[in-house]
Amino acid sequence: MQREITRELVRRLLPGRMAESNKGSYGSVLAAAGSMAYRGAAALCTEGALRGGAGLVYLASVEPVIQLVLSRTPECCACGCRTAANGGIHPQDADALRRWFADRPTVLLAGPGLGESAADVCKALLGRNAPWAGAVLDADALNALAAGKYRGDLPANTIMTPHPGEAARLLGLTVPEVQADREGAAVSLAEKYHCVAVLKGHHTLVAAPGGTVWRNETGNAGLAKGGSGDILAGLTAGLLAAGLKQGRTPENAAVCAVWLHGAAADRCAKRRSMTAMLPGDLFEDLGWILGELGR
Ligand SMILES: NC(=O)C1=CN([C@@H]2O[C@H](COP(=O)(O)OP(=O)(O)OC[C@H]3O[C@@H](n4cnc5c(N)ncnc54)[C@H](O)[C@@H]3O)[C@@H](O)[C@H]2O)[C@@H](O)CC1
Ligand SMILES: Nc1ncnc2c1ncn2[C@@H]1O[C@H](COP(=O)(O)OP(=O)(O)O)[C@@H](O)[C@H]1O
Repeated sequence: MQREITRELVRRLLPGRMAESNKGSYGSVLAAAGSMAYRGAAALCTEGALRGGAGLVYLASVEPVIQLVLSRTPECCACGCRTAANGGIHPQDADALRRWFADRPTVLLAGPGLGESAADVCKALLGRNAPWAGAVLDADALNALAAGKYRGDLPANTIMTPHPGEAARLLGLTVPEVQADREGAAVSLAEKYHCVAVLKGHHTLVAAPGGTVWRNETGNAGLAKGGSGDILAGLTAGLLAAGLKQGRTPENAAVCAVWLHGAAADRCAKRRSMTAMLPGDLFEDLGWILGELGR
C-alpha cells in the first residue's frame, strides 16, 4: 500500500538549522561525478548537495570539470583527479580518495556524469571496508552495479535513485515491466540491494526494506529534461548528510528530497513554463519552498 508524501510530513522530517551550529553540524558530501563527456552533471549535483543543506561539499572529478564547477559554485571544495583514457576519473586517484576520507565521516554521492569510468571509480570507492557515513548512488554508478562491476553489499544508509531504465537494468527486467508494477519494482530494489530505493518518474516512489512505500505527488513534465535527476541526487545527498547528524534516516532524506524537488518544479513551471524551464532554474524555487517551511 502506498502513502502520499505531504508538505506536513516533509516539514517534520526536514533537518533543522540550529542557532548554535557550524558547518560540521550538517555533515559532508563527496560527489564523485562528471567526466569529459558529461560535465554539467557534476555542477548540478554539487549545487544540489549544497542547497540541500550539507555543511561541506567536495567534488572529485577531472580537472576541466572541477574548473567549470568552481567557476559556478566556489563553495564546493575540489579533489582534482587525473583523467583516465575513458575521459573519467583515474581509478588510482579514486583509491587515494577513499583512503583520505577514511577518517572523515562523509556521505558519498556517486554516479552523475561518471560515464565509462563509473565501474572503476565505484570499485575503488565502494570496495571492502568502504568508510562512508552513507551513500547516494545514481546514473552510471547504478549501471555499473547492475552489470556486477563492483560488490553489491552497499554501505549502511545507502539511497539509490534509478529512473525506470536504470531500475530495469538493476532488476533484470524491461522498462515496460518496471512501469507496469512500479510499487513492486521499488520494493524489489530496496530488498535486493538492502537500501532505500527511489524509483523516479511521474509520481516517484520511495521504498525502504520492509517499510512503507511513499508516493510523491509533486513535480511535472517540465522535469523531463537532462539534468533534473542530477539535481535530485545532489539534493538527496545534502539532506542525507545533514539528516544523519540529527538522527534522521535515509528514508526521511529520500522522502524530503523527492517532495522538495517536485514542489520546486511546480513553482518553477508557474514562472518559466514547463516547456522553457531548465533544471538549474529549480534552485531559486527550492530556496522559496524551504523558506516557506521555515528552513
Ligand atoms: N548535463 C549533463 O552533463 C548531463 C549528464 N547526464 C549523464 O548522462 C549519462 C547517461 O544518463 P541517461 O539517463 O541519459 O542514460 P540512460 O541510458 O540510463 O537513460 C536513458 C533511457 O532510460 C529510460 N528512461 C529514463 N527515464 C525514463 C522514464 N521516466 N520512463 C521510462 N523510461 C525511462 C529510457 O529508455 C531512456 O532512453 C549519466 O552519466 C548522466 O548522469 C544526464 O543526467 C543528462 C545531463
Ligand atoms: N513527467 C514527469 N513528471 C514528474 N517528474 C518527472 C517527469 N519526468 C521526469 N521527472 C523527474 O525528473 C527527474 C529525471 O531524472 P533522470 O531521468 O535521472 O534525468 P537526468 O539524469 O537526465 O537528469 C526525476 O526526478 C523524475 O522523477
